[in-house]
Amino acid sequence: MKAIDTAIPDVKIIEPTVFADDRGFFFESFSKAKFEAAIGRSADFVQDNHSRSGKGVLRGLHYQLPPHAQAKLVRVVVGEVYDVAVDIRKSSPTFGQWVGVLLSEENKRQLWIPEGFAHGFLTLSDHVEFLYKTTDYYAPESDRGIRWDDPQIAIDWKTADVSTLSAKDQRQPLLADAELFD
Ligand SMILES: Cc1cn([C@H]2C[C@H](O)[C@@H](COP(=O)(O)OP(=O)(O)O[C@H]3O[C@H](C)C(=O)[C@H](O)[C@H]3O)O2)c(=O)[nH]c1=O
Repeated sequence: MKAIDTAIPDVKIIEPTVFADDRGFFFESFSKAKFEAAIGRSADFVQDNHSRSGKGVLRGLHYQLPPHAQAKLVRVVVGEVYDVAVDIRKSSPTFGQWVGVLLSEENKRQLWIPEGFAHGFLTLSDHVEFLYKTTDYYAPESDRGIRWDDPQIAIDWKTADVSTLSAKDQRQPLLADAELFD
């Protein structure tokens, strides 16, 4: 596997080594030692998550505040999404900037999103199965969000239609009004 830099240094695309043969394919979807060497830091995941969505579903932008901040390693095993991470560390030189990556069943790419980033994705296919690992447990009291269409962040969702948002995501605050990371 290899790590590919994005426009925000701490956010990395992880591309697995896929072994294809006449049966299909095999790849290591996660190997702690190889992953930590590729990102240059430790990552102790404690929780795996799995969500299913139809087309046009936008989940996000979400994060957990310290002391329950979560780093995430996300991937798609069915379908395709446009996956976005937003730097919400006020002291960061890339504060308020975002990166977007196509993650799909076909490209098998993963995205490493460290603590201090809001995360969300928009589904591009009729059926999406989204899997991810987190470095802290779910802590509802620390769960926060930011509006997916905040004009200050100005994410280009690739003109894909957003047809379904949770009630929570319909009322997320703007970046300017959100509790952020120092
Ligand atoms: C995140 C989470 C949720 N839940 C429960 C809480 C709700 O009753 C239900 C659905 O939760 P929610 O609507 O927050 O699910 P998503 O909108 O997919 O949230 C996720 O979406 C974006 C893409 C993220 O990066 C986060 O990991 C996560 O916030 O699952 C749990 O029991 N454990 C959990 O870890």
